[in-house]
Amino acid sequence: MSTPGRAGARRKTPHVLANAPYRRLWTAMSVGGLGDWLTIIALTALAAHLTAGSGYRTQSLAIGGVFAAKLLPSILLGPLVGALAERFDRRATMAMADLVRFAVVLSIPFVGGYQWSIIAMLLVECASLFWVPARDTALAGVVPKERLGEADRLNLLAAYGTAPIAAALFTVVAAVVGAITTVARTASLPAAGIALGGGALAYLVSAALIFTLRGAPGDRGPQVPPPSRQISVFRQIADGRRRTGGGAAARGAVTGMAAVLAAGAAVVAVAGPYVQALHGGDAGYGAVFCAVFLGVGYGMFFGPRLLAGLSRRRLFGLAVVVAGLTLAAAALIQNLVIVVMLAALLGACAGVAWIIGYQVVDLEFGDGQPSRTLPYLRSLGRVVLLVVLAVACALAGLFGGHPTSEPGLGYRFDGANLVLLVAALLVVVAGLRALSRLDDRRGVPLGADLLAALRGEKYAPEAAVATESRGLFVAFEGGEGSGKTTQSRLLAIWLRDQGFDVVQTREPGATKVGMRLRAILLDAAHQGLSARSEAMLYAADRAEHVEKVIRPALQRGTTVISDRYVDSSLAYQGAGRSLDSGEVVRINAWATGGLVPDLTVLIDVPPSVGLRRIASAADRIEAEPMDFHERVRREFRGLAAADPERYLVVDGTLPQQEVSRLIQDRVREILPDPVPHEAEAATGTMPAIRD
Ligand SMILES: Nc1ncnc2c1ncn2[C@@H]1O[C@H](COP(=O)(O)OP(=O)(O)OP(=O)(O)O)[C@@H](O)[C@H]1O
Ligand SMILES: Cc1cn([C@H]2C[C@H](O)[C@@H](COP(=O)(O)O)O2)c(=O)[nH]c1=O
Repeated sequence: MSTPGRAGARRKTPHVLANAPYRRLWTAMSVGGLGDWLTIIALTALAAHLTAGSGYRTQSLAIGGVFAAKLLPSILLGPLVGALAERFDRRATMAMADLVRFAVVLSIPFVGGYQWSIIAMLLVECASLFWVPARDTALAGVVPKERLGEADRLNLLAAYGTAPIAAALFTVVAAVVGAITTVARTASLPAAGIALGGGALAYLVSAALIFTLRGAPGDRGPQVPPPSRQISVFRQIADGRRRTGGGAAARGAVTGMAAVLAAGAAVVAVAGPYVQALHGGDAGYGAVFCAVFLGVGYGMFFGPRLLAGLSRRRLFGLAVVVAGLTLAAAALIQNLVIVVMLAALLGACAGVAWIIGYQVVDLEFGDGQPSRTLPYLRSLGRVVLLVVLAVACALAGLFGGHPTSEPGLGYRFDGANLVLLVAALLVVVAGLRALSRLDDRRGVPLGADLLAALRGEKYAPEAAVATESRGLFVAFEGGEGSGKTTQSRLLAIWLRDQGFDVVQTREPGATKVGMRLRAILLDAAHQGLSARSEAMLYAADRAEHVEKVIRPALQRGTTVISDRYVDSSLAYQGAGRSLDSGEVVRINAWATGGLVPDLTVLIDVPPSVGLRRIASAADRIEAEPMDFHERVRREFRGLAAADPERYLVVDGTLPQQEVSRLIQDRVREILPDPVPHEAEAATGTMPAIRD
């Protein structure tokens, strides 16, 4: 949302990492994160080594056991330990947890046996359960409340950004060990042992950093609100589902996000045996792991900028579908280099899908608080990971390995390949569903839209280009009382002052027929009107409006400003009345002949504020309950977020002049021949046309 600029008036706030205690804590988190990733990569590789002689099934199950041991404790014991950890000195808790993790990880190469690998993973995770809530409390003590969001993002970087680094380290160690083993003709040294040493060392360094942390209160106070981690994973998920209100967009986004996560988990689950079948060794395993996470980072960073001409929701669906196809290719093309590249592509698709999906879900939450969306998605992610890793390893083990009679020759199809193919199928289905549920450009063919975006353009239906290329079309949208009528009038006055020919119009009711339709639609007496007839009556008013008023004006080169247009139907009839948004898009595309505004100004206000501003008696739609208006608002915001280039979102709670200024700044950018800002004062000279 646009907010007033105060460039120059504000002093630059120092980066949150300039805060020394937080910097130290963040360094400890990063080093600990590195230890976590080194440990899981090394332990799964070790489990594969220790069971190499016991058959494909045992090997797959042992790897699955390590993954399950990593995920189960936080799902089952998270809230319990979270509450317990509150009672202890947070600095001592973190340092002690680090020391326990150090000792356990160090013991693994000495004790040996895959059973101990699994138990050790469990112990390490239990220790981490104490570390995390103590860290959350310490964070609240060292970072001011208003900077916690910024710190949260950096914390995510420490937790997940260290994954590709750990995988790259593991790959290098494995490659060097492999080279030494070949040259010196010694017995194979497992790289996993060295990596575990690295993991243990990382925990020790983290303990030292925490121990010497100054500035964070060491006792149990001050009391902070209970961290979301103290709520069970299942409650977080149920709460998240309730909050997103079962909306089609949120469901499509969550399914797509879960699908790409499952795709990544399927690859990681079977990477060990698969890479071994391709004779890739530990280095190959590390490379696949590293490729997936590098891809995710790339996708998250570049996703928002990718194919700027394509709607973000369409990009989301496409990313999920491509992830599925990539998975299928990885299952069938049995070449290690290609598999690594496909793993990177899969990761990138997952990154793109998560960054866009997060925004969609966040909008459905409607309060713009990452502190609510993140725990929901994190909990959901954990459960999906656990289920997929467990099922994938079990399925791979059950199907087993089917080596060819001549090792290295012929086509081999093992449990790993089956898992990847099954997962591919499910992910493609989820992607297609996401494409259909989230589509915000129905009526515009996906292929043409994508091709235009690849050429760096935005696809516009030919009819629209031919007829609307002269006048500028601006639509105002927003909930009740947001200020659309006020602002569309002020914009018309401003444009006329600058010499533009302007038609200011509105929906419903800008034509003779439209006035009658408006009376039917808004008269509180017509309470029983069905949602479908309502949608069609609005579309009929719009068809009349476009044909009799808007299109002729645009063809004359006149600027058209409309108070409401198609988005109102998507928001009120689609989201508000829960009609299928695709159908609402289709009837409106037909009614308008595909005419899309050059700019849509969304004036965003909470419904409670807008409804309070309305002095007259509530009409049929204004009288709807608050959750109806909340859904309407969410949909408007979602539409704007999906196509930021064509929307201006303005905070309608700002003073009227401020709102006008923001609108004028944006409209000036798209005017064919704007009056320069500096010369504007001299143009406002025609009071006669002010109304
Ligand atoms: N930025 C603002 N701050 C406070 N009040 C405002 C602001 N903008 C408009 N208003 C007032 O709010 C009321 C509703 O404004 P307006 O009619 O422009 O809203 P609207 O979005 O067109 O409403 P509706 O959806 O009911 O047609 C008016 O009394 C107007 O003066
Ligand atoms: C165009 C359009 C409008 N509505 C609703 C939204 C409002 O409640 C009224 C119009 O009243 P206003 O005071 O002129 O803003 O109609 C809708 O539900 N669907 C639409 O397409």
